[in-house]
Amino acid sequence: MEQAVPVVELRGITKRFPGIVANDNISLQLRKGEIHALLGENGAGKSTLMSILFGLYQPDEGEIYVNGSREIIDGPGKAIKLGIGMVHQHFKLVQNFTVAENIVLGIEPRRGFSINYRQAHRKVSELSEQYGLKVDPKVQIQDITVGMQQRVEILKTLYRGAEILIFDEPTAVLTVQEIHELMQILRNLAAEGKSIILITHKLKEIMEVSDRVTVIRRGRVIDTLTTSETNESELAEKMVGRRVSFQLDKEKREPGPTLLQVNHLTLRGSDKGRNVLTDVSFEIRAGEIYGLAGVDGNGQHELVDAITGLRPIESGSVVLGGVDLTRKSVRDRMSAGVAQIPEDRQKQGLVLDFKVSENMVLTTYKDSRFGRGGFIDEKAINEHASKLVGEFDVRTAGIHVPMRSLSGGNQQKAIIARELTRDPQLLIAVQPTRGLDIGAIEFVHERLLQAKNEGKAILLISYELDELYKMSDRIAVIFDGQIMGELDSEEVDDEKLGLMMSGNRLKGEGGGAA
Ligand SMILES: Nc1ncnc2c1ncn2[C@@H]1O[C@H](COP(=O)(O)OP(=O)(O)OP(=O)(O)O)[C@@H](O)[C@H]1O
Repeated sequence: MEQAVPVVELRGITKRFPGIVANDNISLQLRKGEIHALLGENGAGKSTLMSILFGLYQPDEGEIYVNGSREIIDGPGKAIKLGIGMVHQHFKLVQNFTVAENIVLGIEPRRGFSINYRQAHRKVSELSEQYGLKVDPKVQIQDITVGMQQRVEILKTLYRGAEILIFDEPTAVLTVQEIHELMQILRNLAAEGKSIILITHKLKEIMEVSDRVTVIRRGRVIDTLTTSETNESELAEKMVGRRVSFQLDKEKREPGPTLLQVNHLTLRGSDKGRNVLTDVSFEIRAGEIYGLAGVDGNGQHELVDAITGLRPIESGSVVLGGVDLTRKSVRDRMSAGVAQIPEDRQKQGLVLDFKVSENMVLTTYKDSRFGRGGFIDEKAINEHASKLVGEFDVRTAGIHVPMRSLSGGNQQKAIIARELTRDPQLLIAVQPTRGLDIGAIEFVHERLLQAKNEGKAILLISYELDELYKMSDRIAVIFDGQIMGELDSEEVDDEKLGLMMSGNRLKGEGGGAA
């Protein structure tokens, strides 16, 4: 049978950056109406390849064909003209504009000199309906959820006539329910004839929604497989080049004395109206991982800020190893042994324009081992940075390149390396494996367990229930700034957690029933 011409064909694409070949002779075909997953380790070269297809980078070698004709894609404008749309991980929307205004921005339909918003609304509604996106064109971006904002980004590409849609890790920012809905949207798009490239680290999503999957490792294509003819283990093995164990040896051992005590913590919201945290109390013992489940936005961020000192505590207290931290500064708390793997690494954990080496000592540069009396021992810093890069397998062209040049997953590995090796008493890990490939996830999980076995207290905040089950000794649920209950990892199940996550208290914890 004769194969139809692929909508996109990449032939022998090579892209070099100083010290690294990000794409090494990559060839890939995207068929019309298919969902083609792109799987690869952190730093394998996926984003680079998609940036080339979207015209953000020029390849050093290779050719791109769109619907059979050779194209030079010298910028996003050209890509859009060719019907290629990209849904980025970090949205580019104007917060105080409406959905429709954002979608038509730059190509507004006009009547005379004025913008024809009626027409814009109508077209946005039609597109939203056609693909089952359920977006209201009249609401403002700042009033809608992250999941909805992502749909606005999808609509933006469709409004510009995209036939080929690139999704760069679209589920990393979504809740479980939103992921489910996005999968359906992807299916709808494909059913309507759109062709989709989906970058994701989540094997379950690939198995659920894709037609084919291309695996890349260290810049090269390893294989392109038909999804229905493969499985998660085979994909994992192809991706990292070795067998990956999905099991962890979580030793059952008696935890030590209480390290962290959070007592009756109450925090007011910024508008001074409602509480963002109400009477939150819990303890974490040495050698214990305390998991905190909950839908994003129920007080998790405020709780972390209150423990690390970024937000003043109005009532209640935070005590670590017997020392009251409630009125102490952020830096004093760090010295007292509080470490954090923050959720938004680009804003909180790293300075992207600083070198890798400088980022590796961002929270420890005042230590005497890195210099004394204003003198900075660069050699010691470089040695430390090189050691961490090696030990944690941070893929970088060197320790003197800016952090910005590392792939997202490798930036995350860098923070984890830095914070874990600070030897803290308390480690707060917020979504520590977000954006990491499965090999790296396995590694981070092992290191967290190691930290636990060394007697540290770990607060693990995650939206991935599987991760919480796998890692935690106890799991609590936060809802609307309150702890709904706490369960031993043995007694926990989806149903109990689900009920608590939607605002029901555990029996015996006061209030409603679960
Ligand atoms: N602008 C740049 N300058 C220098 N090096 C770069 C640049 N962009 C990417 N790289 C390097 O190219 C390699 C591939 O990076 P890329 O972002 O494509 O990986 P990725 O597969 O998308 O990774 P992740 O899953 O972690 O997002 C990495 O080693 C990265 O450090």
